[in-house]
Amino acid sequence: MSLDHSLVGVPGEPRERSWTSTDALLYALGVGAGLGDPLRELEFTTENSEGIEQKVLPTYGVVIAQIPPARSIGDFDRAQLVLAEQYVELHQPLPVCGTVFTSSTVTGMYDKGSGALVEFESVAVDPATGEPLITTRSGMFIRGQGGFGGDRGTSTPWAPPDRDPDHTVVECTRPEQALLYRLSGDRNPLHADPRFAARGGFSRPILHGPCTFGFTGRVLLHELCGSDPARFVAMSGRFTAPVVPGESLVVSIWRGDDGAAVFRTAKRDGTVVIDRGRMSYRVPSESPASS
Ligand SMILES: C/C=C/C(=O)SCCNC(=O)CCNC(=O)[C@H](O)C(C)(C)COP(=O)(O)OP(=O)(O)OC[C@H]1O[C@@H](n2cnc3c(N)ncnc32)[C@H](O)[C@@H]1OP(=O)(O)O
Repeated sequence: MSLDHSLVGVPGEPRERSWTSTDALLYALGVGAGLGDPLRELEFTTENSEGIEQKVLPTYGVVIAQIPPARSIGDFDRAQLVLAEQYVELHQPLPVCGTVFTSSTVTGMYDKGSGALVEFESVAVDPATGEPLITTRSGMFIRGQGGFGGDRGTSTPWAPPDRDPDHTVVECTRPEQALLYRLSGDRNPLHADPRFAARGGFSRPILHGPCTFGFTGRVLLHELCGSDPARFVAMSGRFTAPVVPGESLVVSIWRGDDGAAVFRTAKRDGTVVIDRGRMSYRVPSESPASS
């Protein structure tokens, strides 16, 4: 196969993307908000509950800042493409509705042997001020397309802390989860069409990586940020195995110092689906001692 290496480092033209309050609510349902207990996350799932102001889940930033590359990155079977890595950083909390201009750059193309790893960075800015709102980085793995003689990139081992996690939370995805999540914009048939999924070597359509990331991000938001999106700074992880809609996700979190934590997401049988998880968040300052 041929990857178009001339794309590396060349920023794409900014593209406009707008979202509405309804889009944000639909995304929240797509990543499991309200599942199990519809009264628990009303600030993310409703816009008109008495005394509750609508808020936006921080991982919606992944969707808002996602734009297709300006040119094709190469000629290969799209059924072999999987999301391998995701990073999202919010420079400000996401408004309930808005518009951004996003430019995306291919930052690297690596020969990983079993596949090619193509990395992207996107920056979404407020068109009125030019201020950055969201930065994302992602890695796409094109299976079976390594061995083209390119740079292998860096390789760093990872292991979770050698102690019990500080938090363990189980989230259940629904069998139709991917059908709901795709309505937020990612219509890749890998997540819905059994024939397309079979071409990619999967016995069933698999869940969108950003959906698994969003389920995990909700858990991190509630456990580490007191459910306050203004305290969410950045989150990243590496996708290590596919999730089939309907499977449960077990999120393990180890708190570090100064608003840092690491996490891992696994299935109930122990198969890790996101590793190398890192989260940074704002720790509320101590309230002044009363005199
Ligand atoms: C468009 C689609 C969107 C989606 O949402 S798809 C759903 C979400 N994504 C997934 O479900 C993907 C789950 N992950 C996997 O299936 C596998 O995991 C991979 C296919 C990505 C890789 O598996 P393998 O081919 O067996 O790779 P290896 O032999 O373990 O490693 C070969 C080299 O590749 C690096 N690598 C492996 N996984 C990743 C990853 N996820 N992100 C970045 N790099 C990866 C390793 O480190 C090593 O390279 P070094 O020898 O240089 O260290």
